[in-house]
Amino acid sequence: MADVPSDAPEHCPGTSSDQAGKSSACQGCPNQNICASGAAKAPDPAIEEIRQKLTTVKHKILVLSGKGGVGKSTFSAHLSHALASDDSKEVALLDVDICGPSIPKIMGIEGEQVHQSGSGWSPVYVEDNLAVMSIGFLLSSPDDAVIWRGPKKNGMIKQFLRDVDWGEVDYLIVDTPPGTSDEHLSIVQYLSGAGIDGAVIITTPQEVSLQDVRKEIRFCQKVKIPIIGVIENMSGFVCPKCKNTSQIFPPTTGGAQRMCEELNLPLLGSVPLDPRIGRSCDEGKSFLTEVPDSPAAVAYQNIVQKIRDYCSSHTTSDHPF
Ligand SMILES: Nc1ncnc2c1ncn2[C@@H]1O[C@H](COP(=O)(O)OP(=O)(O)OP(=O)(O)O)[C@@H](O)[C@H]1O
Repeated sequence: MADVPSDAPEHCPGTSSDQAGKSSACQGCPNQNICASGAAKAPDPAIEEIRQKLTTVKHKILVLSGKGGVGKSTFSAHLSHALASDDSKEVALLDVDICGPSIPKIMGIEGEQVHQSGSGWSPVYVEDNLAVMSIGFLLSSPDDAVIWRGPKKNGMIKQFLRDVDWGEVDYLIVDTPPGTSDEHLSIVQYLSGAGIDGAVIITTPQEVSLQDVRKEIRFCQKVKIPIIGVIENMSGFVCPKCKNTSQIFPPTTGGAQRMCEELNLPLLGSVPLDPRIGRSCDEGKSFLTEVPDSPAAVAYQNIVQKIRDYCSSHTTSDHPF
C-alpha cells in the first residue's frame, strides 16, 4: 500500500484508511496519534489555501512546552513585543490554545472583538505592527469555557490560518497548548505547505517538566519541525536587594543545559523567576518596557536576539516537510 509509512508495524491499515491509528495493529505504534488525528491522510485542500495565504508571512515560529504553566504564553507574548520593538518589522501572534486562551489578557486586549472585513477576519492590533488573534476574542466572556473535541479545534485552527487577514508579516509566533495535542497536530498539518521555521521549547528546571519536554522534542523530530532551541524559565530567583541568585528548584539546577547537551540542542537561555513578570502580565503590559534592566528582561532580549539570528540564517524552504 502506498500510504503505509516505512516504519509501520505489521498489518498497518495505512494512513488513509478509516482504521488509521485505531486498529489493533496501531497499538504501541509511535505514529498512532498522528494517524488517528487524520493528519496523515490525503492532504486537505486547505493546506494549499493556507500556503498561498501565508506567502506574505516570512517566518513562522511555534512556542511549545511539555507541561502547562511553565511560561509558554508569557514567553510568546514577550517574544512578540521584543520583535515588534523594531518598527520596521511586522509581527503577528496567534494563540492556538483553544481551551485556555491567555494571550488576550497578557497582551492587554481582553474583551476586544475581531471584525470581518472583505479580506477575512481582522486581527486585534496591540501596536501598529503587532497583531494578535485568539479564540479569546470570539468568546462572549473571558470565563466562557470552550469544550471542543479535536475536529472542531482543527476547524478553528484552519480558519485562523486561512481566514485571518494577516497581511505582510515578518514573524508569526504561534503559542500552543501544553503537550502534543490536537492543536499541535492541526497546526503542523495546516502549516505543512507554508512551512515552519522552527520551534522554541519552554521548560522549567524541574525534572517533571524536563521529562515532558523530551516528549515534545520527540514530537518535533517525528513531524520534522526544526528545534530552534530550549529555554529554561523560572530558572533561579535573583534577589532584587542583594542581587544573589537562589535556586528555587534544587537539585535539578542545570537540568535543561544537560538535556540540551545530551540531545545536541541549543539552550537559548535561562530566564529567572521574577514576580514582576506575573504582575506585568496581569496588567497586560510588557515586562520588557516595564522593567527593562532586570535580569529577566535582559535574558528575554538575549534569547530573542538568538531567535532573530536563527530566522535570518534559515529560510523555511530549508526545512520542507
Ligand atoms: N520567569 C517568570 N517569573 C515569574 N513568573 C513567571 C515567569 N514566567 C511565567 N510566569 C508566570 O507563570 C504563570 C504561568 O505562565 P504562562 O501562562 O505563560 O504559562 P503557560 O506555559 O503558557 O501555561 P499554559 O500552558 O497552562 O497556558 C503566569 O502567572 C506567569 O505570569
